[in-house]
Amino acid sequence: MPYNKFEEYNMQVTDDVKARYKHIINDLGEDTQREGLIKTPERAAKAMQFLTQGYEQDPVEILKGAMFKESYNEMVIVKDIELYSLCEHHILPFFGKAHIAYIPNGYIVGLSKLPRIVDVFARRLQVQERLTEQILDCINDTLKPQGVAVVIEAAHMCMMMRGVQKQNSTTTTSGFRGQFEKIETRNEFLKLIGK
Ligand SMILES: Nc1nc2c(ncn2[C@@H]2O[C@H](COP(=O)(O)OP(=O)(O)OP(=O)(O)O)[C@@H](O)[C@H]2O)c(=O)[nH]1
Ligand SMILES: [Zn+2]
Repeated sequence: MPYNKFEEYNMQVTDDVKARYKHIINDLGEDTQREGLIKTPERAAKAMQFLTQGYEQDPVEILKGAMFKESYNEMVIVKDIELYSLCEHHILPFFGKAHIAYIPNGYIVGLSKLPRIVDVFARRLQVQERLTEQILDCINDTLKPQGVAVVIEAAHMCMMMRGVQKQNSTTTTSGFRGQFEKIETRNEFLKLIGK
């Protein structure tokens, strides 16, 4: 599904989700016929399709599309990759940053592909732990580097706007494979991302 300036949505899905949103808005006590809300079910249906487009994208294909043979075998880090996801328990946003590092093993990957795979996995109903592991495993299994590390720091709206209502807590998750399982390599990475 190409989402760009000329966004294209699946019309059948849009119609189905739109009809359901109309019911939800009604059930919540609003008037779906008032001016400001007339187009809201359709807008919300499109917004939700945008936010869950990751189900239709193939992260392995994205990575494989830009793998280049290179002898460079030091750590490569892309840090502060902003991410927006949806918590699968409340369908409320969680958002923050991902930091990714890998040590090549004959192949490097186009740098932009790392944020792209973050988006593929973030644009689904998620928990932060699984998001971290899916990014980690995808890079590890596809690029087969000497090591890979992923750290995600995020704030969860379901803990801020409702529930425990804690405005300043952030959640950090991490995963390490290969060389990053060694404490010195892991520490070098954490130092370089300022942790
Ligand atoms: N581990 C984990 N938990 C999450 C994530 N996003 C939301 N949650 C938690 O999912 C849990 C769901 O717990 P429940 O007790 O079933 O739901 P709830 O009654 O709405 O819980 P409260 O949020 O405490 O009001 C909550 O503790 C949320 O904080 C996530 O990414 N990872
Ligand atoms: Zn939640």
